[in-house]
Amino acid sequence: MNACTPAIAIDRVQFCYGRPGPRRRDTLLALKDISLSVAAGDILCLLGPSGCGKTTLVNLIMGVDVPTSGTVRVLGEGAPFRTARARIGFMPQDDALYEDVTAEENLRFFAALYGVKGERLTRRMDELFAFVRLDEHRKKLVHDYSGGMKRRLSLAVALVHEPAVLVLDEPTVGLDPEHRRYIWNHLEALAAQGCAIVVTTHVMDEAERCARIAMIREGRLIADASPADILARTGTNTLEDAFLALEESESPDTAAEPNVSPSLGEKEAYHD
Ligand SMILES: Nc1ncnc2c1ncn2[C@@H]1O[C@H](COP(=O)(O)OP(=O)(O)OP(=O)(O)O)[C@@H](O)[C@H]1O
Repeated sequence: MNACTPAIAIDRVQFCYGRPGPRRRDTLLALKDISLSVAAGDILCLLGPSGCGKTTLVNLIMGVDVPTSGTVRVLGEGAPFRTARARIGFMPQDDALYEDVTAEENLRFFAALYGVKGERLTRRMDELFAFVRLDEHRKKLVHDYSGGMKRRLSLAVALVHEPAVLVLDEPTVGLDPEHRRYIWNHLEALAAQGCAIVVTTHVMDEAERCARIAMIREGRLIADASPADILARTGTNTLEDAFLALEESESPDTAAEPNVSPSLGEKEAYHD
């Protein structure tokens, strides 16, 4: 991967659940002609209502699924990202933790999967438990953790191997406002160090913190720009209103070409 290659490059991706066949109702085109790129140091927020396709896109970035058409490349590599996978940190929507062991044992287990050991492991454990503010709860069973504590431990797991790409699916669900703010601040610091970050959310307020938002509606990209640009271009004051305005302009009744999506690297790709 050379310096100009984006950390994540998604080009004209479609994804269909189910097998295409005569019974069209057995299939669902969940992603429609999506093109996006994320450079090292970028934080991209995938924003859209429940069911719009955010997790489906995350699954493609993680190599869990492969696109029906189009390409996804991570750190210069095509799916299934055999080499790049070790440099991606992932926080799934549902915490994937072992409940019947301690937080420390969880972190140690996931660290081992990435070959983090010895002094580096001790350092990472200390850093991460301090960062997610669980230091005094390291020896507790995860079973006895609250939902917010599990979210924070999941974030520590995603970061244990100091990934170059971080993919976070609804990372702040269940967190109180103070922890939410604290974690966002840390994500910004990680990006400043060169990490490429993708975060999904359906909370419009949170998306405002991102330098760049990809708004998705029914599997289609309807905007890929900064919050300020999106507000300016739609003449609205809130992202929620902007989303509604873009949704309106994209609806089949009003949009001339509803299927057109931004091409790779295009910054202001939504329709006027
Ligand atoms: N395994 C699956 N099989 C068939 N359809 C699926 C599957 N997973 C998701 N879908 C459908 O694909 C569409 C996109 O779902 P997806 O989970 O990507 O949305 P989302 O934006 O992540 O939603 P949420 O914010 O609720 O997590 C939805 O219509 C959903 O019902």
